[in-house]
Amino acid sequence: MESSKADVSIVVVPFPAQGHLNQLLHLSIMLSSHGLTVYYAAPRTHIHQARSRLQGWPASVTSTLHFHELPIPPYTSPAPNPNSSIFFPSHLQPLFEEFKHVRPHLASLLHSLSAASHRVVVISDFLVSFAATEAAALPNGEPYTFRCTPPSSALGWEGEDGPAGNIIKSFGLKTPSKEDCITEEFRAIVGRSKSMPESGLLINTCRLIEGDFLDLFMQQPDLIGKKLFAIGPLNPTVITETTGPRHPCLDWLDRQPPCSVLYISFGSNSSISDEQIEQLAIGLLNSDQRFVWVLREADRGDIIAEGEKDLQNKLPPDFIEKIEGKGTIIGDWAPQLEILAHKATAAFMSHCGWNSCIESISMGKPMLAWPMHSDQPWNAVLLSDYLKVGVIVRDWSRRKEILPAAEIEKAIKEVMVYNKGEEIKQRASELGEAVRQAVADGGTSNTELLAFINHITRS
Ligand SMILES: O=c1ccn([C@@H]2O[C@H](COP(=O)(O)OP(=O)(O)O[C@H]3O[C@H](CO)[C@@H](O)[C@H](O)[C@H]3O)[C@@H](O)[C@H]2O)c(=O)[nH]1
Repeated sequence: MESSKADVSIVVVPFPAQGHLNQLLHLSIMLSSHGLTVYYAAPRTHIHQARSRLQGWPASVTSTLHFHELPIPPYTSPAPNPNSSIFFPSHLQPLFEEFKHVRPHLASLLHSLSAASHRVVVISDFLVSFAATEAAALPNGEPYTFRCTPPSSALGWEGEDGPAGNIIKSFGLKTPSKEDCITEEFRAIVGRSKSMPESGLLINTCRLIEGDFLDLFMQQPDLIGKKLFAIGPLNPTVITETTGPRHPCLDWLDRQPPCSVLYISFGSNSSISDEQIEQLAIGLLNSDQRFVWVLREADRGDIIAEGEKDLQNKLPPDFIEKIEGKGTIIGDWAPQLEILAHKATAAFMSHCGWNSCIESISMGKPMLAWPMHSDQPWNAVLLSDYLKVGVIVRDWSRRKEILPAAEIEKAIKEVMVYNKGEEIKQRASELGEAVRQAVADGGTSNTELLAFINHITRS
């Protein structure tokens, strides 16, 4: 029997980086739309960041959420280094280090809710282990961990000798090296998240995408017996255009033929060198395809203080004149979900952050994979060789090289022009349709979300 939803308070605690903030905001909206009381707890800057960049939902959708500010000490917010020896955004580390100091403020929120609620459900990012510890210490607290990255990435690194060895062998997957994926400092944060006191896990994936891997994932010693809810994609799959001024790139897309434009973006926190920008620009020109390219500086730790930084000055001379009518450059925050959902968009060249992957999959668009760090090298393999909805532009083994324009041009034509591209587009379109059904009434992800809600509102 259900206890009243009003007796349960849910506190959602994201990790303070865009790829994490947005997934947990989507989840908060979904839970709140089911009549649950949801607190989204984060530093003020990051609440602003998540809200101001929310896409795909009607504007009124956050009105029932409680945004709870967690004070954080001052931290430095340096510029990214596009010439760093690895692509991981280590310029965000000062923020990540200071973030642990929000803990007492979170504990205070949890204690006040604990006294007033039948149950306090804490859904915290996998990287915010202290939130789970605080939740477990409450007499009526229930911690759940939210995974922002695909479970297969946790297994895939182990290669043929690891838990997913049979899948890796049968698909002939070339598992990437772990080297250069994250920094030692960040590894320490990940390390704190082992063996969390969690009652269960919520994952932004879908059984259609990673079903083969999910059971294996839950057989890991620290997860045995825990509940798993595969509830993704969490991004809206039917897009309500953002209210307010329409981004000009959408008007530009309206004027392009159906399925003719390549969208290029490397997420919120990755940087490429000036030399690589030049080669990409030449490759794009020579491919003779229509395109939308997001060319902005990677997020800093405090986006309110630092604002958006356009990188158009890095483009070769005359580039803007040469692409007249054929391409457009976005120097600020792009409406990615709306771009991917647009009928003129044919494919997505991406660094393969998990949001970009699952957003592209849910809009039925194939990907050109150019992984930079973290889970991305694995995600590129998953897309191209397992799901077969993409091609790899820059193999992870060549991460130290500047990819020449000719190779970029070849990869673009493979998807946008040649026959192989038609097969990939067809598969991406079919997977998109299936995934959209998974989040609709009766679909697997929707059923697992309802099962989670029933579970946390049990008497
Ligand atoms: O101009 C832009 C740039 C990005 N986005 C959105 O920003 C998010 C970016 O997320 P993602 O594609 O996952 O890239 P990162 O920002 O790099 O994400 C980090 O977080 C992810 C989830 O943990 C990891 O999978 C990545 O490896 C890690 O780099 C997506 O929702 C995009 O739609 C925009 O809307 N407009």
